[in-house]
Amino acid sequence: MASTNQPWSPESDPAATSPALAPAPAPSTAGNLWWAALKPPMYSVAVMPIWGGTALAWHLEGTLNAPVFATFLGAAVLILAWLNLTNDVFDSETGIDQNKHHSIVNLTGRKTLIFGIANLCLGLGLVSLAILSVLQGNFVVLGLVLLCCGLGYTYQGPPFRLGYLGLGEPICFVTFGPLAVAAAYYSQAQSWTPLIWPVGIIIGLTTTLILFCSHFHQVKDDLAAGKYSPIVRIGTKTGAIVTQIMIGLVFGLTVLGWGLGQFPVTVLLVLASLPWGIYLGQYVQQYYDIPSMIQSSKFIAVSLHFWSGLLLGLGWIWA
Ligand SMILES: C/C(=C\COP(=O)(O)OP(=O)(O)O)CCC[C@H](C)CCC[C@H](C)CCCC(C)C
Ligand SMILES: O=C(O)C1=CC(=O)c2ccccc2C1=O
Repeated sequence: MASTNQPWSPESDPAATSPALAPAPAPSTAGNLWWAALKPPMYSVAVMPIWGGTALAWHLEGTLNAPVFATFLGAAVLILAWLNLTNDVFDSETGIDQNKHHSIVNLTGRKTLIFGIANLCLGLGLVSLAILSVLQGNFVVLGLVLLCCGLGYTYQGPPFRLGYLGLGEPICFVTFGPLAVAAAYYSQAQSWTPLIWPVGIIIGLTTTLILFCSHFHQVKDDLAAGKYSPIVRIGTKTGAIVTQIMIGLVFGLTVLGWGLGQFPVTVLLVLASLPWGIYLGQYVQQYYDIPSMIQSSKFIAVSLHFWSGLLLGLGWIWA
């Protein structure tokens, strides 16, 4: 993926004179580049749907199968590693990442090795889920996760590269939301509940916010590489409004679920993450047009996703 990645400087950044909401920019040390390449905080996107689906099953079934939960978590993390490593590999082939210093391929110069490690991660993740499916006597979980991986591949891999058409966000919503939550729920309960939908939609929305916000600062490079992300298509100003609508939907759906008697009152715990939602909404409003500032919106979205997801699961378990 493209990235502007010029070093930040007060002279080149109009927001630097009044950074009311701005996190401090980090200097580009080797350690920071590796941190940005491996992106440990991003792995919460793999954890939350498994956590949410498992917490829902725990609430409805009254039991937790800890080995199944641990196996699914490990597999989800391995699959996310595959997704991110292959993202850098495939992006290195289109040239869109040539300015992205924290691309793992640019950092190591070992594309084939990275591709091998990525596929090993995918293989290990899928084999552990296959063993789980054999032990459980059905292949529902493996089938759902295979579907997620297939859709994830179409986002970035040849010949599809659907992310370049702006289809990444819908794919992200469906896979990290309803599909992953359904798989996690089924792995615990071996049955279905309509509650998978609202839980999946809430987690899918916060995960998609991360991807959506990650595209704000890349409009110029994405356009140059022919990548029509949703932000490229609608513009950053409308993008800020769409971000706020998505945040509103996350909290609105939570309150609606409780108001309609579908969610226990404890699920309103999610509202404790509202400050992150307000912060993100204000931040995109203030900085949508300043690439060096708006790139931090992705990390605010990661915090919103983490806290809302954690509290959502706790809300179900507490009930
Ligand atoms: C790799 C992803 C985004 C990075 O995209 P981009 O190229 O714009 O960014 P860079 O600047 O970092 O290059 C995420 C894409 C998500 C994808 C649309 C859907 C993936 C589905 C997963 C395989 C689902 C895994 C579910 C699991 C938890 C069971
Ligand atoms: O590197 C990124 O920008 C992202 C990586 C990633 O795995 C992910 C997963 C789900 C939603 C968004 C993202 C990213 O933005």
